[in-house]
Amino acid sequence: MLEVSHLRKVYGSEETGNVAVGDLSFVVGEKEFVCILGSSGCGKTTMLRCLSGLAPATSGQILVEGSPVDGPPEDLAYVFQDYSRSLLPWMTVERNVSFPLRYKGMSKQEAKIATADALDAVGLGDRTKAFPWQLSGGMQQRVAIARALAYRPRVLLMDEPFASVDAQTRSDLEDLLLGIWERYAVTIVFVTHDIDEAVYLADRVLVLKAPATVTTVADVDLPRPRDQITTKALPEFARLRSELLSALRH
Ligand SMILES: Nc1ncnc2c1ncn2[C@@H]1O[C@H](COP(=O)(O)OP(=O)(O)OP(=O)(O)O)[C@@H](O)[C@H]1O
Repeated sequence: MLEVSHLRKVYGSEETGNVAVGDLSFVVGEKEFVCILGSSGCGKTTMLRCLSGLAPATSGQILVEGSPVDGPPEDLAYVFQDYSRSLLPWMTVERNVSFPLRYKGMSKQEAKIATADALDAVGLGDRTKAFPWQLSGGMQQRVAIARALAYRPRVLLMDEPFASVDAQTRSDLEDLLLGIWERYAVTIVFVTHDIDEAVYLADRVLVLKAPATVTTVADVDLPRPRDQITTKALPEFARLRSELLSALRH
């Protein structure tokens, strides 16, 4: 589904520039949920920008379903950390979700159905006429997720999407995302700083060190469906958490 081989990204020239991604290779399978952990500044956002075609790679190759990425791929959507900057304040919730769909070539009717379906999936079917600034932070991030879902992506890239909300909202959003992932059968690459979040959500966790290179790969074999209380109480959860903590510290 998604293949990254020897990705390298230097901001500026190779000799004097800033190496953000060193040598990154990994494969994400269809419908897999992969979380990426790494210290601040190790190149996670830059990696996502290259995967999404928003930034050109300096060298290496990225394939989405076998096709090289040389611009934003059709079947890919991106959810940013900062929902307050990704939603347009002068558009209603409904318009924020529906406006990118015409660029995908959906008819008005198809866009209407996809928008209503995505807003229902994130539990905001009754707030379609509200403006983003009338909603809480967690609700605004749900609108951003709905916008990505309505686009019917095969691959969803998420950059610390729950970092700016409180702990209770964050765990609610994690569970919402797991439900959506199962329902929409989408492939997810999710960047986070939070080890517990990575283990709770993922099929597999990759740990990066600067400049972005994979140092550790942990398979997460915790049973699904997962639950915030019982999954996190499992001995395997604690084992994975300490394995990843020590990988990050090294
Ligand atoms: N547009 C840019 N021009 C030059 N250097 C950049 C640019 N964007 C990022 N960098 C540099 O690339 C490196 C990786 O940054 P990036 O934002 O990808 O890291 P990150 O792991 O996502 O960080 P964080 O976890 O703090 O968000 C950093 O040294 C950063 O200063």
